Amino acid sequence: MQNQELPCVLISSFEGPYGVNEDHVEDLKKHFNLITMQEFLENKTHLSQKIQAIYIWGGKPHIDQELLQSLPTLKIIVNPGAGLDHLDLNMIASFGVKLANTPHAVTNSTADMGMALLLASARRILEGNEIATSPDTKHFSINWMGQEVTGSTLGIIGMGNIGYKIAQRAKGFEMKILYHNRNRRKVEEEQAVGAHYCAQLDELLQQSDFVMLAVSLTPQTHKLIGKRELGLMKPTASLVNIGRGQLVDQDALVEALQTGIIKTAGLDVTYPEPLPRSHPLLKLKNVILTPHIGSATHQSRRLMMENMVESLLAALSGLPIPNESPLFSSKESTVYLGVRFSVQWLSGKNHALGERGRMRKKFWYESPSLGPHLTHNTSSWENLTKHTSKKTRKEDSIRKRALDGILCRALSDLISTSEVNQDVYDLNVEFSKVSLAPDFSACRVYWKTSLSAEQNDHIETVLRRSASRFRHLLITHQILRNVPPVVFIRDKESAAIAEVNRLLEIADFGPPDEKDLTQSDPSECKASAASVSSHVSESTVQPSLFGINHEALHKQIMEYKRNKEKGHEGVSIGSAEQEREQVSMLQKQVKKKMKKAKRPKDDDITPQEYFLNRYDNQLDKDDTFFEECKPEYELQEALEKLELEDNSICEEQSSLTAGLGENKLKKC
Ligand SMILES: O=C(O)C(=O)CO
Repeated sequence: MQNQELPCVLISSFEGPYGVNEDHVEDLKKHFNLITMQEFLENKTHLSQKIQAIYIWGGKPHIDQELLQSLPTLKIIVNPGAGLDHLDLNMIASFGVKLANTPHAVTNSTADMGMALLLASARRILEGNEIATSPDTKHFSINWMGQEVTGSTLGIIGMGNIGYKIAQRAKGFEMKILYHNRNRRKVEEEQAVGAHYCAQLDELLQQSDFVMLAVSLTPQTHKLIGKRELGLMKPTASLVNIGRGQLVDQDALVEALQTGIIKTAGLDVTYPEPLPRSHPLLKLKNVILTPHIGSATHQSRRLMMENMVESLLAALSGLPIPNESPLFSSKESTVYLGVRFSVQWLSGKNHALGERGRMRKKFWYESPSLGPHLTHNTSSWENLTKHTSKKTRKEDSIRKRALDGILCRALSDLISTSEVNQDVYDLNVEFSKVSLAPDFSACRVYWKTSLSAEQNDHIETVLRRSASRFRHLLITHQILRNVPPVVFIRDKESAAIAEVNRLLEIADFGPPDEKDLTQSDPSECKASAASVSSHVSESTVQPSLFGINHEALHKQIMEYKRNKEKGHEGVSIGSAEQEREQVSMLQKQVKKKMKKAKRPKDDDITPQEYFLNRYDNQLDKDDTFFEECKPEYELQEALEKLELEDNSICEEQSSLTAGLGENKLKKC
């Protein structure tokens, strides 16, 4: 019995070759009301208004114009795997429907498959198996041989994430690695696997003992390997294809294998799939064929399903969609992307922390499950980024603060390498702080904006696109068991402060006012007057340096200073500070006493104790840990202090920035 409240998702069927994997059905049913194609066709009038998403599995349901026209409330199509060549992206875009796939879930399994075919074809594993198992075999020939893999040359065509994973594996076989890709990888990445870039495909083909196709099918890569290219390969070479059948001119390949132009081929993909039973490729001894099983491991297929569910839930809740495919035409699509990752909350199993997850006790680092939260709340981007009430339990506020620190450090580590992806690494962006929503519904990551609006837009797009990858790395690296959706927010405040500081450094304040001169040491006055006059003459040369109205700015600064002084009149700074210190000391003592009194008597370690023990243990080792793990009262105070500082910075900024001409620093 389906839950009618859940969003309706169209699937092909529950059975048959294109049916949803039976191990996944229960997980899917937790979140969606699954409607099979047959149910839809039988009750089209009613269901067409209800179906919000299509879940493709095994290439079905087939997406065409007729189907899209009959689903007016369709929001998203999710597709398993990396390749999108079977979908008409322009048509999907024209219906205003979003698309997401699962490139990261298939990376390792497909790279493994590439290596399996490479090894099997080099060492003639299938033929060997036949000899070993044939009833006619009487002896094993000493002269039956294959090609050595160790130390040979591998040419990878398509150095996306799958290609790169293959290179990592090949390095273990001490292979010399050549690669051809639309874009050259970073030198450090090349060095890490010992790969050499071949700008010319021909060069790679001529030098390689194994040619591995790990590129996606686009009009540019269609029949990339034809008669001419096969002719460039060594007669001892092997061609491995884990991309798509149509990357190769299959007739030319048959001929090359029959006539000894190349030695062997390992093909996980052909066209069509499966090949007609009379196809010559099926008769060749020097070919290993597998039925397009690059991603066919239990682990990958589960990750694919989990990624698809995550995209569906996000799309249906109006959140940024993880792994959303930009709906440009396939002409521009690029090589495979991705590294595997998992969704912990979906299955409810604790992969990251193993045994601990199965224990009854609730740990301090556990956060609420996000499944129902995402499914039932109509939360939006705005809700996730909005500041929530500060009225949280004390225990939560300590926990939140500690988690913020841990997450901030982990996220900063992540952007300093290309682990998230190359685009993120290239941004060179810095995170200024992380703030978990008090109800753990979002992990808000503030990033320091750059000076150009164009750059900021680019950074924002790349970060948003990679948000789910950040989240999954945090989970798989066991930073936290459960990380809420990561949302990236421009830290305008830090940018504004940086800009004001920068401008103050270069600003020409003009001559000091009379008051300043009378108050200072006369000798300093002379010196400063001299320097001022030299500045003045400079400023007369460039009166609107950096687009700033210096005269107006100067007036505002002086007025601000006067107001500040007026505000402090009659108050001795020293005594005010002393008073503040005394109050804060008293507060600390009271809070310490209250904390002692509240300490529970049982042996069960409390979150605070766990946290404080860790804090004590780490104290000597790691100074920064101290910052992240301040005890509650210190944290509370720090928060209050920050708020006060924030307010005064805001006031200062708004009074200063009004005069900054075209620099548009209107808000803090
Ligand atoms: O992800 C894909 O597109 C695959 O074909 C994996 O084998």
